Amino acid sequence: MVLYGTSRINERGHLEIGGCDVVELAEAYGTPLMIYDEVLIRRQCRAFVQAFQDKGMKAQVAYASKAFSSVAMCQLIEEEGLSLDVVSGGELYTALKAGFPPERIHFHGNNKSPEELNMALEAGIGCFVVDNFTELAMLHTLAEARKQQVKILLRITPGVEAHTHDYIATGQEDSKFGFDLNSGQALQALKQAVNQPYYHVLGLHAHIGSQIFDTKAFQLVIQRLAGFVQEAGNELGWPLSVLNLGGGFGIRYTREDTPLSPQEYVYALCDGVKQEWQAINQPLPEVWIEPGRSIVGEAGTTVYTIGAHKEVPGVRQYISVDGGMSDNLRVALYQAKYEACLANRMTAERSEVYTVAGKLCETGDILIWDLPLPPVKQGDLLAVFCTGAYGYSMANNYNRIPRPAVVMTRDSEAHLIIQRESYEDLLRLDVPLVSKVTQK
Ligand SMILES: Cc1ncc(COP(=O)(O)O)c(C=O)c1O
Ligand SMILES: N[C@@H](CCCC[NH3+])C(=O)O
Repeated sequence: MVLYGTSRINERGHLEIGGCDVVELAEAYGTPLMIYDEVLIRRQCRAFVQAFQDKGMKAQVAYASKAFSSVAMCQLIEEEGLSLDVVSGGELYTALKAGFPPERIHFHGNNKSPEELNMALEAGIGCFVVDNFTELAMLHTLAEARKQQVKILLRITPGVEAHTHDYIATGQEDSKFGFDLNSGQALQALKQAVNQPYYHVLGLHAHIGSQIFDTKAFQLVIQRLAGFVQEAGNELGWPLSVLNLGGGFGIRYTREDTPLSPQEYVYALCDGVKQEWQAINQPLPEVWIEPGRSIVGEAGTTVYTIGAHKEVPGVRQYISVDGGMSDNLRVALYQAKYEACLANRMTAERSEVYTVAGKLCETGDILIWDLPLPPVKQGDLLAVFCTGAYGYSMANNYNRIPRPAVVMTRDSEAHLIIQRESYEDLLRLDVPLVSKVTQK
């Protein structure tokens, strides 16, 4: 079994994260419970920043808050000195309420509304990543009405296919994101943008997908963008000061996954940019990245209480837990794979094989197929590792299941950072029926 960050097995044979006994956390906060290892999150932030420093490269590391956004998380990112990438008014609002410095916020998204753009203009955010021609025209009109200069990056679709699940690949030509490079859209957008008086075009952005294990696709993107910069430079005499290469760095969900370290990803990006920019004889741009999953993914663990057991004779044994696709949609959506253990009996021999089902009313609500575990009893605690990215952030209330509580642990202390949703919370927005049926 892979133990991440500060996790260990303590003297009682229990899983411990950040010095806190997970069994005690489950008693104190209930289950399902999400536990974040604060030390591991900070370690990842620092590793990315340090790697750019090692290479002497001007850089910005922006945490992609879509992976997990909350007030406390934004505050931690601010303390670590990173920038923040948001993709909606809601993520922006969370960051602003957390006191995150607006000038370090980058705004993404393929369909930002006028209200969202105005909110970001009003806040004075650092940069907009403009995704399409509709936004290019609309943002400028809004900026002009406010007589406000805005910094932008253009999101480019480089035509590079990342080796990952189809639903999380974004760099291919047929994508809803960005200005396509091959068809000439990107050049057309750039020409338009540099001629708009309220735009300051900082540079280009490309994000090819998520959970990527090697650097080949990134190298190809850098090459394509260098070619574009040369072409655009010749035509427009346009200096590029920022090259944002997105996020997408992989993590180890299971033993089969073999991601690189933050350092290895960053070194490869820096070397690639240096080499390609030398070849086109242009001054080096700042390199920006936007990791999400690789900052929070391995730091998150979800703890469930095991309930029902069912055997399909000769086929499999199901055990059901008190959450499921309401707190982790990734298995149903991407056939994602996870590893797990019994947090209250870490050293017991794993002599059985179970399929872990959620409690939602869907056949596809399975969290893990064929998981070796010790013989389980009702009330045992199942800890699923590596749920820190796109778990809580994609949580939902299907079957009116309240979303879990979230704690962060460090130095043997746990801090609640998101309260468990209550049934009252579920009804907060409901409005009773105004009946038109007359009583007989
Ligand atoms: C534009 C953009 N930047 C950054 C990210 C973060 O990706 P990851 O969490 O894989 O690092 C994403 C998500 O894939 C994205 O779409
Ligand atoms: N939510 C996805 C990744 C999408 C990233 C956003 N572009 C996941 O869980 O893997």
